[in-house]
Parts: sequence; structure tokens; C-alpha cells
Amino acid sequence: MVNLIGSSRVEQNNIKSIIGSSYNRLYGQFTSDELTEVGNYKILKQIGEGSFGKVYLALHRPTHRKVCLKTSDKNDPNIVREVFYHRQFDFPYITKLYEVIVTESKVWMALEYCPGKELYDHLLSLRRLSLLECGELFAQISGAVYYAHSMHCVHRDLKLENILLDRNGNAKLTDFGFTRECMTKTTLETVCGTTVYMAPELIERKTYDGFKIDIWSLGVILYTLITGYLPFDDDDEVKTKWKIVNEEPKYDSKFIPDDAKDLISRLLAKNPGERPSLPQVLRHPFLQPYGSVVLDQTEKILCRQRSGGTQFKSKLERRLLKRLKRSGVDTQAIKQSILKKKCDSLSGLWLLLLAQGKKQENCKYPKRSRSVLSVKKVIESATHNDINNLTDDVLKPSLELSRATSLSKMLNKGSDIVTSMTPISRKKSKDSSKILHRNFSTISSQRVYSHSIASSPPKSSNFLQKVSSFFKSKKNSNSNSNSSIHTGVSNVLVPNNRRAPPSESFLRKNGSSPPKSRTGTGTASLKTNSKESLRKNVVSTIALRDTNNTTLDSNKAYGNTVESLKIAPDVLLNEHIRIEEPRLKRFKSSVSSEISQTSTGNYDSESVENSRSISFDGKVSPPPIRTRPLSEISQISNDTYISEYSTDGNNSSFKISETVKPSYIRKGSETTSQYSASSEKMTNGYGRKFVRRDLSIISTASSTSERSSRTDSFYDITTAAPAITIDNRANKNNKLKESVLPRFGTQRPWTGKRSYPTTRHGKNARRSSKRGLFKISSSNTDSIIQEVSSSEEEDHNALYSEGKGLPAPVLQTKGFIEIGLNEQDEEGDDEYAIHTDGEFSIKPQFSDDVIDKQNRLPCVKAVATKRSLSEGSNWSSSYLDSEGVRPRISSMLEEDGGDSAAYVPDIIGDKEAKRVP
Ligand SMILES: Nc1ncnc2c1ncn2[C@@H]1O[C@H](COP(=O)(O)OP(=O)(O)OP(=O)(O)O)[C@@H](O)[C@H]1O
Repeated sequence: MVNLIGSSRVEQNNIKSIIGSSYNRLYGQFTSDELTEVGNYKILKQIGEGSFGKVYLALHRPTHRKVCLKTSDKNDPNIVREVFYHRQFDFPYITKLYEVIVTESKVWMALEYCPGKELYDHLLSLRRLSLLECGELFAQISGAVYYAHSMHCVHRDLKLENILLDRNGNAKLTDFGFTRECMTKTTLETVCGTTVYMAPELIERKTYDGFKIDIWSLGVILYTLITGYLPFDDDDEVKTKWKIVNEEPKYDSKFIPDDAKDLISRLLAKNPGERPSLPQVLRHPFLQPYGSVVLDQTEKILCRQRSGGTQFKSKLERRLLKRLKRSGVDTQAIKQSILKKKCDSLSGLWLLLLAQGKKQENCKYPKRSRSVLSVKKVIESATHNDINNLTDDVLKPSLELSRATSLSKMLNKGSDIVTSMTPISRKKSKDSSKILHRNFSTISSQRVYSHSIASSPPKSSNFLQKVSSFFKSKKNSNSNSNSSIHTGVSNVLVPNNRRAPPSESFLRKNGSSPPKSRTGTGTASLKTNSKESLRKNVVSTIALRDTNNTTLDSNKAYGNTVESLKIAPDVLLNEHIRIEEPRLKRFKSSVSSEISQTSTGNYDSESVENSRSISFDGKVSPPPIRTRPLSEISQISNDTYISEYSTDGNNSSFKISETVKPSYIRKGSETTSQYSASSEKMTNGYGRKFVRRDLSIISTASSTSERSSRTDSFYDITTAAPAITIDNRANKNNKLKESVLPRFGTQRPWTGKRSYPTTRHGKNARRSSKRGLFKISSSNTDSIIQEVSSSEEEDHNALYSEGKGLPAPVLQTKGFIEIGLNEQDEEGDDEYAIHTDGEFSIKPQFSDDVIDKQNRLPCVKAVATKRSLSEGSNWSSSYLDSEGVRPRISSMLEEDGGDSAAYVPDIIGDKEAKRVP
């Protein structure tokens, strides 16, 4: 505190006001509704909103790395699934999950931040992508799916919205809310995904191969990327489904080259068995050379990860470990955290430090930044000129003029284009997995350029002028002036065709002729950078794609790869022309409506509609208001995979489809044992299905995933989640089930004795406790109650065999607990915490009074009282007879209305009660 003594009055007042404001600030922080920090993360701003929570941009304080913080309500039924699978993935084209923070009501996922936003937005802003970009992105997406499949996981909700773009423009697969494990040749039944991306077998509600439905969705993605619209879409959801099942998509040869058509038609084969495997996809000519590179990269990563023991072995990791150790950090704890995929703060720290280290390592490669600098130099050198003069110079009634104007206009209107752009740069790395990135470095540098232009609007006119004058000078030395001028402009501003549509549309608006040639600085820089043959291939491809007339002549030299790209220039040209055509105008509005406005209805309600329109006659009711496609999950698991659970157990809009197969319902009813959903849902005659749904939620405990997760540390941090907390007291007749309970009790420590009263009885009780009053005795209990050593057990038995008290009454109930009561504990009021799932306490008491009153319970000597610590509930009691056996007294006690008579079958099951010798 500040010393106020000896200061002047003014000083004292000043100091007081400082203290006051500081206090108020702190108070404000405490009382503010606005969340500014979560764990080690400082929330910067909201960047999105999902179905179950908001998405924030945040800063990891220790490393100053930007992350994406995705919140989810704990009652989001997919959140556990999402985290469970997502944390397993470590792949360049899958968003990295750094850390999971569980708070009272929310789960926070710290994810790799992807500033490029969704591929959906990117496509929407560009209408359609160039074939080059399609190949590149699609190879990355396919690689990510191949990786997930190789980890025996199916995504089941592949769509443009679930693919993000990182700062280098690379695709990152995300949103694993519908993911599940899937072995080969297993079939699934849960209908989930987004209608327009759903495979026919899903629409038809057949059992399906999870891998094959992902392949289908990839087909939809590729088609949409190339054409700008979905292959199967209609205002009417029913029609859409009908198309998916019965129609072939339209292949417009102006947009879709033959090899792309070949790939798409294979991916969208109605018969799942005819769809290709992912290695086949990645080897397809249309995706070359990207596909092969990604395939190699993926297989290398998989091989490395499967061989195990690869973590903490790289130079960077070892260096980092050393540094942390020197700083006094417990590196062993970090290692454990990573190896067990705990997703805790240590994992977060390590993974973000690693990411930082990798970034720094990549910075050691100066080539790309040099090229950026050189481009900047061009700008800077030109800034010395008078802007007005330059503008006059540039704005001549010539082709150059129109181009310059187009550029300036593009730059002016480019703010939204740029925000959806995939910005900055691709990094280089020693890692072979980064070869691809290096291959694409030219694209990146160009992207950097366009990004920098757009992100600094005041400089854009300068930039425009510099570029114009730069290429003007180039023009003089080039015999083919038209082409060279255009080339320069195109290469700089519309580098990899990702930004092509804006400039093209502008050119069209201004009546300019389409580009004739795209050779020039961009191509030159590609050539200088090419060292590996593969890279040369990519570079050549890019050059060829960027070339117009000359491309066709040169194609032969590049074999299949280039052959597949022949159509690209035509497509580009056609785009210029067609954009003015009515169809494209219509298409423009229909792109946004087709992609962004698809029915949000849940699957089952759609099916009801479907069944009503069985005789589809083309007469369609007015199109519903549509939004972008939403993911759906509408059906619960099959019998084999009871780990499946529904997302929307509480979804009031849920309706049962009339097309649901009766067998489905029957299946659900067979294993129904619990029902907790709202009863009104039962009234529609399909109650069994709902029962099934709820059962599935609970029955996750016995699923494959459950089994795999039991030893998994993630559940350390999820025990508070309501969706997975089971209150067994809710149903008196419900006995603890091994399959349910141990799941979340496993990692809890032995809570031990809570308090030690100073009374004699207290001491005795304590001693009794020490001697193993509460111990486990069967193999079933190991996940509920921590083992007490065998010596303690022996002590315990010895104590009773001395005949001092009751003859060692010990109950064994389903192996959960044993209770021993000593006569000396007759008035014992100790409270013993027993480690069970519900954190029950046992309070041994003797209560002969009660027994006498009952008079129908001979030999009853003891009352074991208990309560749940976690719930803070009242004591409840059970009776023990002198043999230590619990008589069937529950009903009598309840009749008696005694307050100590509550029967708690969860703890002491009468049927299983038996004396332990
Ligand atoms: N890693 C990320 N980096 C940057 N932005 C992200 C990231 N993850 C999500 N976002 C943004 O947040 C928004 C919502 O995220 P997301 O779609 O994953 O939420 P969701 O709950 O899964 O939504 P839904 O269930 O509707 O698909 C997205 O539009 C996306 O732009």
C-alpha cells in the first residue's frame, strides 16, 4: 500500500484517487459480464458463431500466438465427440486443437486460428475457383480426409463450411462434431450431415459405409469448387433428395474439363462400392501434381505417427525441451500431457511454443520474403513520383488505361474481396511435408502482394500507378506489347486466379479484351525458384494455366498433367464472356442462393415432407426461405455401435419421419432401458425411437469409443459435463451399472476421510476407517473405489475376529463397496467419504430404537447412513442385520416414514448383499 503519512494533502488526495480508480477497475473486472480472459487466453474479438456457442479470436498470453477459441455449451451433445476425435489429429490440413478448457457451463476449445475463413465464403466471393486452385485445395482436403480415414475416423459432415483457409491459403479441415470411429467393413446407420452433401444411401436411410459417404461429399465439394454451384440442389428439399438419389449432375464442359469430370463422376457414383479410395483420388490425373505430393506427405506423416515415439525427437522439440527445462519447467509433465493428449494448459503451451518455433524456423528461408520486398521496392521507388502526374500518365485512353482503371476499381471495391482472401504467405520448410508449400510459394508471394495492396487502401492508387509504369517500361522491351502488358498486370494482381473474377468482371464491364498471355515476372520468378522436379512440374503447370494461346502449343511437353489443364484458359476466357450472359447473371444470384440458402429443416421433418410427396410430379409448394446448409443428425445408433448418439435429444422441432423403417424403431426399442426425454415426444407414437435416442446417450459408456476412452485423460476435465453425469439416485430401482459408472470415476482420487472428530468414537471410527472399513473386494470396483492395501484388509478382518464388536459385517454389493461396522462405533458419527461415482459418504450408526420400533426386523443392529457429497443431500440410511446382511426392508422403512429410512439401492443392493467371510 502507498504510504500516505508525510505527504501533503494534495498528494494524499491524488494517491487516494489512484487507489480508488484502481480499485474500481478491479471491481469492474469482477462484475463485468464481458469475458476478457479464459485460462491463458485473452479474448480479442468475436469472429464467428456456431450452433452451440461463439467463436473468438484470442491471444495465448505466454506465447503471444493467436488462436481461435471456440465455445460450446456443455449440453451440446457433440462436444465430447468433437474434442475426443479432434485431439487425435496432427496433420497440416486439419486445424490443430491445442487446448480444451472446461468451465461451469461451457467447453472452450483453443484451435489453430485460420484467418482465411471458410472455403464457402471464399468461393462465394469468387463465384468459382480456377482449376489450379481447385486442384490444390481439393488435394489438401482429400489428404486431410485420407489422414482421418487412416486413423479409422469418418468425418460425416464434409462441406465447404467445414473447410477453413489458413493464412497461407491452405485448406484446413475442421468441425469434427459428427466424427466417429469406423473400422473397415463396418456399416453405420446414423443419418447425419448436410442434405446437399449427403450420399444417396444416407438419403435412402440405408446402412452405409462411413468412408464412402465422405468420398461422396468430396465429390460434391469438388464439383462446387469448379462450377460454383452444387451438383444436387433445388429450392425444394424433396427435389434435392430426389436428385441425389436419381439424377446425375450436369457436367458443363465449359467449366469442367474431361479429367475433372471423370474424377467427379467417380466420386459421385451412386453405388458406394464404385467410389474410389482416397489414394486413388489423390493419384487422379486431374489433381496432379498436387495430389501425388499430398499423398506422399500424408503417408509419410501416418507412417511416422504410427511408428510412435516420434514426439520430442525433432531438433526443434529437443531444443524447446532443453530451454524449458533450463527455465525450471517440468518437462516430464509436458511430455505426459502431450502423449496422453490431455489438451490441458501444458499441452496448449507446448503446442503453441512448437508452432512459434516452426514459424521462426520457416523465417530462416529468406527467398520468399525477398520477392515480397522486391515487389514492395517497385512500389516504393514509384512513390517518389507525384501521384497526380502518375495518374495522368496512367489514365490514358488506351488498353493500359482500361487495365489501370480496372485495377484501381478492383482495389477500391476489393475490401470485401480481400477480407475473404487467403492472405499472407506460404512458408518454406525443411520438412518434406512442406514441399507442397514450397511448390506453391509463387502463388503465395502473389497473394501477399494482393493482400498487401488491399489491406492498405490509401496506398493502392500508388501501387496501381507503380505497377502500370513498371509494366509500361517492360512493354517497350517486349515485342508482343499487348500480351506483355496484360501479363504484367495479371500476374501481379490476379496472381493465381484466386482473385481472377473481380478483375475479370471489371474488364468485362469496361469492355476490355480478355488476357492473351500471362507470361512475365510471375513466371520468371517461378522459374528461378524451381529446384525439385516436382516443383518444376507445379511451376510449369501454373505457368501453363496462366498462359492463354501459347498454352495449347506447349501442353504436349507436359504430359497428362498439363493435358488436364488444357481447358483452363478456355474456361477463363469463357468466364469473361459469359459473365454478361443472362444465364450467368441468374447464376450469380443462384450461386448465393444455392449455396447459402438451403433448407435448415431437420432431416426427419424433411422426410415427412418427402413421404407426402412420394409421387413427385414437379408441382412444388412455394420454396421455403432457405439459409445455408446446416448439418444434421437425425437418427440414433444401430445396435452394433451404441456409441452413436443423437445431437438433438432436446430439439423440440424434431419429428419422426414417416419413412423411418419400422425395423429401425424396433431396433431402438429392443435395448431401451431408460427414458428421460420430454414425455410429449412420446405421444406421437414413435416414442420408442426417442427412448432409443436417450438410451444411446447413456449407453455411450459401453461403446467402442467409451472403452478406448476409459484410460483417457480427457475425461479428467470433462467430469463436470451434465451430458455425461449420471445421477443414479434419480431412479430408486436403478442399480449401478458397471458400464455406466466407472467412466467418470476412474481418475478421481481417493477422497479419504473428511473429518476427524475428537471423540472416542471418532477415533475408533477413524481407526476402523484406516483398517479398511471401506475397501474394494472385486475386480469390478477398481474404477469406483481406489484399492485399499491387502494388509489393511487383513487388519480389518482381524479386528472383527477378536469378537469385540459385531462379527465383522461386511457388505459386498456388486463389488462396489464393503461396509464394516464395529460395535464401538455404535454412536459413531464419523463421516467417511467413499470414492464412488457420486462421491457418497457413509456414516455408520447404530440405532436399536428404530429396530425395536420396527419389530419386524429381528437382528437388525446397524444403520448405514449415507449421502452424496457432491449433491449435499440429506443423510439416508440402510439397515444391516447382525450378520452384516442387509435385509429387505426398504418398503417397510418407507411405510414407517422414518427419516432415516430412505433406501439407497445405488450403494447397497439387497440382492447382491452377502457377507464377506
Ligand atoms: N479455427 C478457426 N479459425 C478461424 N475461424 C474459425 C475457426 N473455427 C471456426 N471459425 C469461425 O467460426 C464460425 C463458426 O465455427 P463453426 O462452424 O466451427 O461452429 P459450429 O458450432 O461447428 O457451427 P455449426 O455447427 O453451425 O457448423 C465459422 O464461420 C468460422 O468462420
